[in-house]
Amino acid sequence: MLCLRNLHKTYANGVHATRDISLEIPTGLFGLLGPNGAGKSSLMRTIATLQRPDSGSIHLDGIDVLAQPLAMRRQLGYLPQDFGVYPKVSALELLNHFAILKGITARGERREMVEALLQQTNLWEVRRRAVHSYSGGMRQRFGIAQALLGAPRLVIADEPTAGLDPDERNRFLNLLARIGEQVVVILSTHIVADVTDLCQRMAIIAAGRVVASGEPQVAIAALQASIWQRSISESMLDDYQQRYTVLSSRLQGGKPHIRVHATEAPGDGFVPCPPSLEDLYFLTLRGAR
Ligand SMILES: Nc1ncnc2c1ncn2[C@@H]1O[C@H](COP(=O)(O)OP(=O)(O)OP(=O)(O)O)[C@@H](O)[C@H]1O
Repeated sequence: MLCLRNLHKTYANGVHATRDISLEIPTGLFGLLGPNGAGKSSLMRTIATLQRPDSGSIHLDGIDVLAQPLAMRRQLGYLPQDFGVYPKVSALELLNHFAILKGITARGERREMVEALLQQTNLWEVRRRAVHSYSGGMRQRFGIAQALLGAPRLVIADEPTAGLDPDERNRFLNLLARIGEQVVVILSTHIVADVTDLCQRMAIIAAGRVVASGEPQVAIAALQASIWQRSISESMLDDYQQRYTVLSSRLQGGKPHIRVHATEAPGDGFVPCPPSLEDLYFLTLRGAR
């Protein structure tokens, strides 16, 4: 269990990146949702001991993370948003190198671990290819392989599916789901569907604050019978936005469809529709403005 209590972080330029964030994150996949600039990466970096909060506490099981950052780093696998430049060496060599950096010095143990991770991330067949020649999806899977070195108890993945094609995205998410059976995995993302499909728990953050948290399916069920949709003409959008709580507007077959939140049937051509986590996301962000 990862426990965050009252985390505050203000950068030197005065930006309040996290404001009083408290969360309890058990084993399993935890989705962290929020718009650009909400503070997701700041929170991840703080948990990963790459920066200190101004106040608050972080505990991973028995570890007081702020007091014992090295103990935390031994338990942590981190896949940052931008993994950086890949040298022209093979995945096998690079992973072996990372394993040495992680302190896995016993040769036999290291070889076993590196080979098992290349198998687990489906990179075994291409292990001798240079990582810089990998596709985006393969690189992300390599990123997870390096994050899993040393059998961490906490894995942090910062927007890992950005830019992946649907096939690679599925493959990557299935891999994360399998990892989440054993350890705490925090998945930061803009992609709401990733959280709906995969995460047992989630939090939405906006302007540095937690504005919603809990189990996605419970949160979605709470919106039952309050989401309505209809098609409109483009020119009517402003008018509908004045009159209704419009959550989203999207083209379907070239025609704008809007989804609104209303606890009573709005009439006016609206039909009821099943709620989604995206509805909750937009509703929560409206409330947080
Ligand atoms: N090192 C820094 N110094 C100053 N301000 C920063 C720094 N890092 C982030 N910020 C600011 O803090 C706020 C939160 O940024 P952060 O990157 O944590 O958000 P995010 O939710 O991860 O966004 P994105 O989804 O775009 O990556 C933003 O206003 C950002 O400009």
